[in-house]
Amino acid sequence: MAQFSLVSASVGLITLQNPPVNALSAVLRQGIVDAVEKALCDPKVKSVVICGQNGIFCGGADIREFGTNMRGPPLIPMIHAIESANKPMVAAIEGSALGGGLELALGCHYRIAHSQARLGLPEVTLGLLPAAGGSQRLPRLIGVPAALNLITTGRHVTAAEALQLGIVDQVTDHNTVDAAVKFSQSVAGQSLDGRRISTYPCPVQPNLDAFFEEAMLKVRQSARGAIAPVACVQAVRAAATLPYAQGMKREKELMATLFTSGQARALQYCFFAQRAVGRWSTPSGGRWDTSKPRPVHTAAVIGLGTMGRGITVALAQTGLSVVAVETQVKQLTEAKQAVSGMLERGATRRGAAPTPDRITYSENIQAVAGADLVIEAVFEDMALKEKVFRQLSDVCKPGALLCTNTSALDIDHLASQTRNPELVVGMHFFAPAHVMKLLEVVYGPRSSSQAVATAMQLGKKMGKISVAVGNCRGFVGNRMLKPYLEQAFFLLEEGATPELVDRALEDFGFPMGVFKVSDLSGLDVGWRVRKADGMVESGLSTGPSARIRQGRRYSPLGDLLCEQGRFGQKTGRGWYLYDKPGGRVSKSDPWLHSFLEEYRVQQGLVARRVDQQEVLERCLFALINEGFQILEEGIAAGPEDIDAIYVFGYGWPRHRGGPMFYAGMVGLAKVMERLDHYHQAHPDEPSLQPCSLLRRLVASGKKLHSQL
Ligand SMILES: CCCCCC/C=C/CC(=O)SCCNC(=O)CCNC(=O)[C@H](O)C(C)(C)COP(=O)(O)OP(=O)(O)OC[C@H]1O[C@@H](n2cnc3c(N)ncnc32)[C@H](O)[C@@H]1OP(=O)(O)O
Repeated sequence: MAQFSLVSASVGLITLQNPPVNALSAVLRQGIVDAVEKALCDPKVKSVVICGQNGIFCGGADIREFGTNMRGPPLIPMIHAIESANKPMVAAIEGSALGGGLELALGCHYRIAHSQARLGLPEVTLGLLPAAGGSQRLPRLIGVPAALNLITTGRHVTAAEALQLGIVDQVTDHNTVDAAVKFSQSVAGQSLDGRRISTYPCPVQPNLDAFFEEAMLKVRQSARGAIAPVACVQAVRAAATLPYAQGMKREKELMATLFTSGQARALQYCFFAQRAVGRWSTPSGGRWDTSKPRPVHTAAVIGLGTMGRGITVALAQTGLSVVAVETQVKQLTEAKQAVSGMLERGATRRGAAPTPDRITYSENIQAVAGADLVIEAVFEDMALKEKVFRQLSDVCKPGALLCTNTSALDIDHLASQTRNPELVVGMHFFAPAHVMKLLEVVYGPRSSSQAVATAMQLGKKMGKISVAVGNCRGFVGNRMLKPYLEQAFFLLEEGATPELVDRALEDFGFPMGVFKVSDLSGLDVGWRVRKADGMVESGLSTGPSARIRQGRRYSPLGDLLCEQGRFGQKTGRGWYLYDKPGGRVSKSDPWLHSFLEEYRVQQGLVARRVDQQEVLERCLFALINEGFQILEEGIAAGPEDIDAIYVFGYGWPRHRGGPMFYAGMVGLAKVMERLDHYHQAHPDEPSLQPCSLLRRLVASGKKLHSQL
């Protein structure tokens, strides 16, 4: 797994061979130890180059080995042996040098990188810290602030940035191994005393205590309960304050607390779940590995409101030709400006040249005639969408894929408006569409597997995490949101405040509680949907029957706020108060608290004390229960699909692995017991009744996730 060869008569070349990413498995580590020993013992070898096969240096430790009984030589002594070598060791970095891969390179005396290479210590994203000396060597090499930034964020840097920071010694556009071999020959025989990073003093950081206090405060705020970023700060502080050997001891202690933590398991699960969703399958037998996507050269977007503009930007950034259609002239003019602005800002952020303008704008739907794929993003109104799909069916060329960005409506019904229902799928983007990572690709009973494959591939090209899901009201994400929101409303009726509910959810790790999100996205959005569903009665009637609609408990609180013109941030008032319409900083609103009190009196409800635990159990377990129902119906192919949707689209804290993984961590029996408990207290709330899949799993003692 690590091949040793002699090149250019005096250079020992060690090639890491563990496809696909040369992860440092036990076998590879043994191979490296053996190859290094061979190189050091061979008198012909004057210098050594370490590289990886297939254009990638090393993707780090083998994550699949974590949680198993790890065998083979440990990384730390292996890297130490490389650093202590008395022959120059040069890392030739192509593709990626990540985690343990970069730590291995930091053990080398020199690092040469290809200009397209990426380097980083992403351990924090897996709930760990760089514990093979990375947290101690990197600050010594590039200074405390830069190392702290890389280690606490896990971000990957380009070769150019790595050169600027001093992580690599040289960047080449040519053959990296050839460059490294030549370089190693040029330094053969020179003293290595100044090249062993572990012997460097850590660059002095002025106002050390204040610097780390501030850093810790920032990290704790953004970590939202994740423990690894905090441990990363502590490890870098050890590098800045302790001799290397003691720093290594501290690194080891900190890693020990992380390595077996539930958060690390959850984050590593997310890593694999993100990749697993690409291997989609549908109940009708469509599969990722047997369905060939159609080529897409030109894509079209219909409707240039907020979503349509974001989708246009996301498509344009992939390099496709885009036809953007908006029938209202004023909206079209505004959209052109907004899209150019977003493209420019995106390019500046990426440090790239602006995407060449390959967008054609039109007021006429006929302009999409040549498109290979069309994404409809008009107002969320079935009659309007039906009309657009009928038009598209007439206008588009044969074989063109027709997609809808609806967030809840029936894909199959839209397909029935067209001549080729097999070419219709949902592409449900999340706002802002050019930023948010998640894409739900929704297949109806008649969607062809080729149509699903095409939408999935386009999503991947746009850099999205695309999840294939079945057709039902709200698909996966929004369908699960409904019982979550419903419980939050019921809790207000029973005595909670928006502040209490939001604090519980934010302490759990969500970036925003449910009421703040509702204010941000606009209370009128849900109001419109509830009106269309016949749930809304204007004004407030009293008595228990006023709060029963369609046979189940219903809270009209959101409707009552909308009737008062309180739509959230856009009107400056919603569940919270804002300093002006469009304001973003929420304040408690005394009016809202009086309103809730009056409402309870009118309805004969007696407020009781609601605690954070009840908020979490009622809101999250109801959402999870819907997830089990979705699995049972085959709307999602597996728990990874649901978890990826929630982590990448709904702010579910990644260190808790997604709702289904979290249910497994809590214990399915406990989730069921609590749901049963709440359902007994609230028999008119069907979302609290454990679904049959959950009951069966608990009865059989089976788990949903093999990792648990
Ligand atoms: C108690 C002390 C113990 C000390 C332990 C020492 C700890 C060291 C810390 C580490 O090194 S942790 C690992 C850090 N590395 C990473 O986080 C990198 C993870 N990988 C990536 O970011 C990407 O895979 C890549 C390397 C940039 C390549 O991206 P690409 O898009 O080309 O391919 P993928 O689809 O992502 O991956 C292909 C395939 O490979 C699997 N894989 C990737 N990296 C690893 C890995 N480090 N270990 C195991 N498997 C890995 C990935 O899962 C894909 O396979 P799948 O079957 O499709 O899931």
